[in-house]
Amino acid sequence: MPKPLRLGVAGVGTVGVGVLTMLRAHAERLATRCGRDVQVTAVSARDREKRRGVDLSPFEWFDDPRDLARSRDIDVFIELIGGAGDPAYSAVEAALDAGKHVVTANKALLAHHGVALAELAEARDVALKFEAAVAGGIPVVKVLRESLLGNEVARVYGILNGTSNYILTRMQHEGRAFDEVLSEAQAAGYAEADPTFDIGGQDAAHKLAILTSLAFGTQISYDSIYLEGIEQIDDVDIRSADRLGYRIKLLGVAMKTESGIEQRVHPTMVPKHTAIAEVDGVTNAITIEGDFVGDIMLVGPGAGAGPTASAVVSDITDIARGVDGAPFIVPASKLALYERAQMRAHEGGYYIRLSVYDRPGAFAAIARRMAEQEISLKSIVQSPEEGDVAQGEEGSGAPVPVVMITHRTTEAAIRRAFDAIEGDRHIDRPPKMIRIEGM
Ligand SMILES: NC(=O)C1=CN([C@@H]2O[C@H](COP(=O)(O)OP(=O)(O)OC[C@H]3O[C@@H](n4cnc5c(N)ncnc54)[C@H](OP(=O)(O)O)[C@@H]3O)[C@@H](O)[C@H]2O)C=CC1
Ligand SMILES: N[C@@H](CCO)C(=O)O
Repeated sequence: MPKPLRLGVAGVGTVGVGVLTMLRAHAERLATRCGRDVQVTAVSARDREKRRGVDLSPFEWFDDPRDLARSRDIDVFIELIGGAGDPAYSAVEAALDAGKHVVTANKALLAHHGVALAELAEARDVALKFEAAVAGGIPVVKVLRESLLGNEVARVYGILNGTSNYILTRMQHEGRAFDEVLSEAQAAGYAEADPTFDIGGQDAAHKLAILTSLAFGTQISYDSIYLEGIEQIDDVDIRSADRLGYRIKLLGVAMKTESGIEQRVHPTMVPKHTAIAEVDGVTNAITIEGDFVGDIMLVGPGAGAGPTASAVVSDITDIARGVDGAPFIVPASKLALYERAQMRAHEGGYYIRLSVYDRPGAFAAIARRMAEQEISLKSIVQSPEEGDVAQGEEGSGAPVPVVMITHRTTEAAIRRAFDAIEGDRHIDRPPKMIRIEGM
């Protein structure tokens, strides 16, 4: 039998413990399938005394993950620390530089340094693998790297953050408060160390940046992503969307347009009858539109110890079996420059919520401003909601909520209409808008 593959695991938190548990539970099965033993030899974390529910005594302990990365006694460095900066960055760099294969679940690191790290991995002829970095247990990286290679991709989109989907669906189905459900997601190990990355959309954007590169063969361009989180979504929007036949999801979307590639992460209304509208809780879903295959939808657990460990271990088995290739499919030097499509050119339908003073001429003025921008309205509902704004007597002048759904228009037209409506002073707060994604 060939020599065992020796692993050094840096980060023994939610995912690290999941990986150690899975490797131990399936040691024999993995040895048979890989044709060699896969053995953890060393670990690193911050606090050596911390109780973790796994026995770390068989492994050499490193206080500094960079020392583990350079250890002569490992073949693969498994980075499960997190964060785009140090020590994760310098440890991965040290491991690659020392000729070790690297497996990481760290999407922040890849979104910011993925191309440079891929260049280093290619130069040292070692693997840099990151299945767990996108959508937890869903094998979407493998699908893009291998199964769909013959296709030209037009759009890739989906629910890429389990925590925010967990929050939105608990708010939707149980009427629960935002903060309460966020605490639950944190307790379950779904959230990032800094949960503002989940609810602010940055975590989904990190994953989208990686997907865009794999789908379109471009350099990673995290800073080009248009970003909005779910912080501003309240129960009034969730109930309005429901009445109008929609669900609200935090989507990441990357698509080819005439002016470049659009990359955006924002709360999105999706029609209730679509499959993605039914994706609840920590589950993620990704649709890839290929020119020959058509639409492929991958659905599965997007976070948590078990699903993420499954993805990490899949990368380990690839290395053990000698399955390899450039990290981003083509050599890093051959990735095309990313051409950014301007968000103002984005086209689609829009949900708009205005808080309008209930006085003569107000609605007519708003309708006129929309018409000036050639925005055609599919529906308009004046619907006072308890707890949203004060409900006035008819025509009293008190603000009332007005919800509109537009037909397809441009972001630029919507922005111009909003500017004009705000200038008219018929509303008591800035307009609220949620994009509707065509399915
Ligand atoms: N949780 C999830 O569901 C998923 C997470 N990921 C990604 O996996 C990675 C790990 O996430 P997760 O397991 O949840 O994170 P945790 O916070 O649970 O674990 C992080 C681990 O890294 C160690 N660590 C942190 N800082 C340092 C440091 N400066 N030096 C040495 N060790 C350090 C911690 O040590 P100690 O325990 O001693 O504090 C801990 O063991 C992240 O990149 C995350 O984005 C990807 C997919 C899903
Ligand atoms: N915090 C992330 C973990 C998985 O990447 C999420 O909630 O999706």
